[in-house]
Amino acid sequence: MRARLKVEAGEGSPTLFELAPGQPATLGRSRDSSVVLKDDLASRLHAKVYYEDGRWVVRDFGLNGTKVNGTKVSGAAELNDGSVIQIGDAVVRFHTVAGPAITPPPTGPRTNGLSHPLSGTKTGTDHRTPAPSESPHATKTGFNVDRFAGRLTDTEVAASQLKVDELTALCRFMTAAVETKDAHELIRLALRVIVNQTTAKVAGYLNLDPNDPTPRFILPDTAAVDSTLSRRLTERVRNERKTIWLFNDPTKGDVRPPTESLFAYHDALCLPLSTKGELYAAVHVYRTGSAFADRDARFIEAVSGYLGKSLELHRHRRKLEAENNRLRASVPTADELIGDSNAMMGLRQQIAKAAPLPFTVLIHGESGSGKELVAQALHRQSVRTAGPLVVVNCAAIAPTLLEAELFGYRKGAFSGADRDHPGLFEQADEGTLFLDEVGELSLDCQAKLLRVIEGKPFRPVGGTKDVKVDVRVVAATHRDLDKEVKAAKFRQDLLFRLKVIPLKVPPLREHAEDIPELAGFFLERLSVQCRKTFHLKPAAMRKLQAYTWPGNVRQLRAVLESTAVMCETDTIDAADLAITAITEAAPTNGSELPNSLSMDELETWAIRKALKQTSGNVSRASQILGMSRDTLHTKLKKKGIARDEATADAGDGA
Ligand SMILES: Nc1ncnc2c1ncn2[C@@H]1O[C@H](COP(=O)(O)OP(=O)(O)OP(=O)(O)O)[C@@H](O)[C@H]1O
Repeated sequence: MRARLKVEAGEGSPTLFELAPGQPATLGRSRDSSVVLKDDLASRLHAKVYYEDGRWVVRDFGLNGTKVNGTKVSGAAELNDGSVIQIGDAVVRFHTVAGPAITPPPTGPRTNGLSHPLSGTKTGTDHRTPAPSESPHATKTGFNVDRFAGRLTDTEVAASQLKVDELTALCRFMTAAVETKDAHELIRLALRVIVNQTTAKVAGYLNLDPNDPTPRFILPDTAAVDSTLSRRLTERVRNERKTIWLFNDPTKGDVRPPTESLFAYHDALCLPLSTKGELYAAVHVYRTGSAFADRDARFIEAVSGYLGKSLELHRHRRKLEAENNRLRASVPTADELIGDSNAMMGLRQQIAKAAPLPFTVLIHGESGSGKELVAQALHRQSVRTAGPLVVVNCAAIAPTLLEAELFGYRKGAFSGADRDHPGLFEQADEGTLFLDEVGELSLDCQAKLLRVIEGKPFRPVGGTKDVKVDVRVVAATHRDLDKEVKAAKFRQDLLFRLKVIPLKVPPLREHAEDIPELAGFFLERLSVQCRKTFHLKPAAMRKLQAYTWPGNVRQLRAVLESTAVMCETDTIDAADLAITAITEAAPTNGSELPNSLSMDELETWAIRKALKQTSGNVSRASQILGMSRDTLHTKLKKKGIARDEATADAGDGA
């Protein structure tokens, strides 16, 4: 049922206004009114004309009243063809118009998940499925076939689907939401997008979680939250846990009479935000002038939905960060050498002497004995402590790549070099470069390294200019480099340069008195990580101290870690310690080894033994040996040990 309003006297614009069910018209002084009346006796929102229960009605909201056909309206009055509405000096005539409505009202079951406000028994006329005679899609010969079949017509699809600019706005919001670190900023962003895209008058975010200190937000900033957002709508969302779409008539159903906060608006949407079934906020969006279109509602729902998910992620991230900080604060870090034995005290004194000096240091010690910790201590106690400490394991980088890694390369130096790459020396400028396993360097690389250590510039691979850096080199090895020099595998001049200050890190078996302190330290750390409190029984401690630890402190740590993981209780007994197998296989004291074995040969022996015991399983063997899988693989390659060969070879000799 179409109709129109015509301004016949007084100042009102537009002078002709088309009405359609589902699209109410407002009359008043506000510039947002459908018909703006320039009359001093007119209120901002003075009256509203709408279609309800098969008839057109005018409702009076004005301070100075509204007349219909000369009679003052009390509440609302029905309008018939030719009725005259009088507001102040303005005269507006109401006409019904034959034919279908210009804009179809929302009809049929909605698929967008939005509920309508009057979900009780009193369903609003605007939302019901129209009687066939009212259907805007009825044709002279019958009903539109698509509608009859329950499908949406093109017009309806066009009215409800998001269009390109809405989708673009949605995508922009999603992108910005991902980048926004601040939850409050995210909320403001969502409200801004909603207001801009749907020309809503007000958009607000109301926090409903008493445990969350997030304040309320409302756009535009000039509005006051408490006075503007409808408490009644919030309550309905809280109770019904679904979107409430007030859809153009605040006087219907259980919101009658209209709440003050909604008085000035033509339509309102209120959407719940919840996580795991718990409601934590409501988004309010109000509009003047006309009701929200289906598309607007969909858009608001999409933005609110994404806002809800993003806020959930923000909360989750904050929780993780807090947990991370807690763990960081409580986990003891092994950046200090632990142990008060004479051997460790002596080592600490040497570090303190060597650290402030500008000379190169060569640290010698078995694998896992703590050489990297010594290098860290040297850097920390040096004048370069504010500069970088760059660590490189020379054994872990393929010899062909080592030069490029150490000295860098320039774009185009080789295929795949698509940009300049600063080498580790450049990265360590004004700091310390720790070259672990320096004995593994190729002779070529040794020559280049010598030049840099002598203070000469070097040239990156494929470069045309030399680079000079200010780097202190600290090197480490488990090899006997004097022997390597004799075997022509290591340059003597480089060795002289490296061991200006030689430091020796003792193997764990030489400072076994530190085992209780070390074990206590590692168990304390494990207790925090596993949220248990681990203890060692005296028998377990005796077993740890009796063992020879070929993998040194690293192995001690690995054994305690795997024991803690496997242990059913938090009290560790001797039988729980996963060192039985190696204890049986390994020498229990030095005398069981042939006197002629060098450290390198001892290592080879231990690797073969571990592989044999684990039937060639590198992961388990590396655990027994207290070294990483990668390191064990590198060592196997270097020593030319095949896994199956070690398995087959039962011999204990090197
Ligand atoms: N004295 C110590 N106090 C505390 N932790 C130690 C000590 N010595 C070694 N560790 C720990 O043992 C592990 C191995 O130490 P590190 O990497 O320094 O040994 P490494 O001699 O450099 O071994 P590799 O030669 O195989 O690289 C690390 O987890 C380290 O924190």
